[in-house]
Amino acid sequence: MTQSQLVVDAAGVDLIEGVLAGFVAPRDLTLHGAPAAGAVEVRDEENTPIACLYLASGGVAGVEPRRELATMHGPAGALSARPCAEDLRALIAAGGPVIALEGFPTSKQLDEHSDKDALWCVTVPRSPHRHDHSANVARAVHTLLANGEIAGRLVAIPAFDAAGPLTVTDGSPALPTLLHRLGADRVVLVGDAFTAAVGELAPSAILDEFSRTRSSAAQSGAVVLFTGLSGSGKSTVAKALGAALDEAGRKTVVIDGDEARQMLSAGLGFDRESRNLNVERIGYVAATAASLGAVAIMAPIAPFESSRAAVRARALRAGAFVLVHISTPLAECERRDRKGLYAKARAGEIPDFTGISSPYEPPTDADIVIDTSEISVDDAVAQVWEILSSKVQLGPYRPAIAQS
Ligand SMILES: Nc1ncnc2c1ncn2[C@@H]1O[C@H](COP(=O)(O)OS(=O)(=O)O)[C@@H](OP(=O)(O)O)[C@H]1O
Ligand SMILES: Nc1ncnc2c1ncn2[C@@H]1O[C@H](COP(=O)(O)OP(=O)(O)O)[C@@H](O)[C@H]1O
Repeated sequence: MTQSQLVVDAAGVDLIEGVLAGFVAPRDLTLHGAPAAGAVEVRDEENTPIACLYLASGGVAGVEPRRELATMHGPAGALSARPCAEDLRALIAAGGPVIALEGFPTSKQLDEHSDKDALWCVTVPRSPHRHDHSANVARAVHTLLANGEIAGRLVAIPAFDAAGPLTVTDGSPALPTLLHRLGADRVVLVGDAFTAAVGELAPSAILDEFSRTRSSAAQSGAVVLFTGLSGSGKSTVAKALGAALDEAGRKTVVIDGDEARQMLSAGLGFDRESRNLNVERIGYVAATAASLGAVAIMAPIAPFESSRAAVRARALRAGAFVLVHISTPLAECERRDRKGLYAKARAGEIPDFTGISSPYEPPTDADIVIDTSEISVDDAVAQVWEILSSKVQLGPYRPAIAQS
């Protein structure tokens, strides 16, 4: 039997934990780029073997642990799926009400469900920076329990939201699904109508956490991925957007395709595999910056759907994501030919040149499509700003001084 290896990030480790704990079925896993059958050894980022996955008929048939997995580090404190599942099974079997907190509860809901045997359950994501308020919900309910304002127990359950090579096929399972899998037949959903019920909020712990959520949303980061042919205008618009964001007081970084190739991706070529690696590397840096609250703008050609999807998945774990397709037609890019590369590519001096001798897969999932042969740089920036401001908090667009 062949045995290949796969390295997963911390969220991937959590997912393996989730399978071993019974929250996630092995068949619900998708292992990207894996062989159809055989065994795959899964390692963590420190290269320690953590589990072995057995594959059959293109799916995961079984998971065997290799060692005690690392403790999870959710914002609500150390949290590990297997001990959590053990506790939860026993608590559920004891028969108290099981309450799935899907958002901030109202006073009425708190009163209604307060019970000494109540289990207040909430999923806690690995990254505290993503757009998810559940860590704040957990903190608020924890405070109310600690102050004796409500009765019961708080159970924090990890959110299985890995986005790397190992994922849950249909996306992160919902909290009620996780609770059903551990034996809860009847789950009360609470907090899903939060916005409509703002007026009913009374406990100060809830209000404190709500305002904290609002201010952390203001600082949440984003990745903006510009994709398009060489000479389409990606760098020009990306840099102008960066300048406008700087002036609006936003922490911003612009990672241009050409620049990344000088250092981050030095030595890589332009075959499909190298381009994908290049784009994913830039995406990794951008997502890291976004996780710290910055708006990270990247502007590689990114001609292939697969690496754009990988960047999107990683970015969404850190904050918001915007895909901008700079669709300027090839004829116009070639007319501009700022660097004389199209002429060389036409003359056969540059192999694998995008649009000439290497394909560009136009995105079907772009948030916005901009043809710079039809609109000005300022208008292009204003359009991207509008989309971005629907995802992270920004003021109104004002062209940067350098641009006006
Ligand atoms: N074969 C080939 N195809 C396309 N582009 C080429 C090639 N060789 C060199 N260049 C120059 O490299 C820049 C594109 O690099 P990227 O890192 O953005 O490309 S990719 O995303 O990895 O496909 C691109 O820069 P931009 O013009 O800024 O897009 C070109 O200047
Ligand atoms: N509306 C526009 N938006 C962006 N670039 C434009 C526009 N009109 C003309 N250009 C020119 O097109 C060229 C685009 O180059 P660049 O931004 O480096 O493209 P890319 O990064 O996609 O290779 C620049 O010389 C820029 O001045």
